[in-house]
Amino acid sequence: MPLVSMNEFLPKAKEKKFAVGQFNINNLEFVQAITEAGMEENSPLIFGVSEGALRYMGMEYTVAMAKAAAKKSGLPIALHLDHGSTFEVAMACIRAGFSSVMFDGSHHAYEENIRLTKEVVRAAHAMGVSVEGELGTIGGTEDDLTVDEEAATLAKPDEAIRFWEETGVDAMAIAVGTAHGMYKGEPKLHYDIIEAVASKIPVPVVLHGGSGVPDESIKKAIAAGAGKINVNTENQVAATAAIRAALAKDAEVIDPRKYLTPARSAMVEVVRGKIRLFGSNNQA
Ligand SMILES: O=C(O)C[C@@H](O)[C@H](O)C(=O)COP(=O)(O)O
Ligand SMILES: [Zn+2]
Repeated sequence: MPLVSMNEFLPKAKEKKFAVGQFNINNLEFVQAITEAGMEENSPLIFGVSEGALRYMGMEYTVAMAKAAAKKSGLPIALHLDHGSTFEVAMACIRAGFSSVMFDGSHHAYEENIRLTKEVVRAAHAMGVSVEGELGTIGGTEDDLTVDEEAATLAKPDEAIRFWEETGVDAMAIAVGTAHGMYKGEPKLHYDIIEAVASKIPVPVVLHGGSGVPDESIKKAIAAGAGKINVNTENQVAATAAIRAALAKDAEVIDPRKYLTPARSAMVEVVRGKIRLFGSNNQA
């Protein structure tokens, strides 16, 4: 199957109240692990690619790996730019074969965010590519950018609803109390904000910073209207722990396959668990 737009599966997720996981890819082992878990669980998948990961992997390798995963698995897979910062980077990704993009204008003033997001939506939709927009400031570290969790600002429901009405984005990321990276304490999610927005717009709310959020909180967020949930750090933590253990067990090891195989297996377990928790199993 070719790469697909998120509109192949997000409307169904919204209607049936499950969430599709965006699992960020950082190298081949991430792609393999996420695809393997998706195949085992028969789940739609979103490969998230941050600008930093794109620089690391290279555009051609990124698109080629995602296309190979979609072809091999037969699953509906969207290759999605994560936190795209400019119109230009979004267009470069679309030209190279991405089927979905996020334009993150949350660091701009509200009206400017709407204006810039609208430009991306107009161009992307003309090419059948889905778009995610963002409102509010999500705390923690995303790629190279760190936002103090105290300084993060929650989205205002009336602003989020008007943002959707003006832009027509296919998925609406709003700051509701989650943060990128692992949490120091337990995150306090604002389900009322998710509900207030999701009940008034026809597209799902997106939860960024899905790593380390307790299962019960995830279930409540999905019930309130979260239909796309982003996970990156938990896969990084699991993979790195497996590599550290493999190296500690055998100080002589030099063959990368010897430590990357357990890293990949650890990520399969993480992704399989998230797919089941999000309820996207058997929804491909
Ligand atoms: O940091 C990245 O490279 C990706 C994240 O911003 C992603 O969009 C996300 O929200 C995942 O959050 P995490 O699970 O807390 O890493
Ligand atoms: Zn994010």
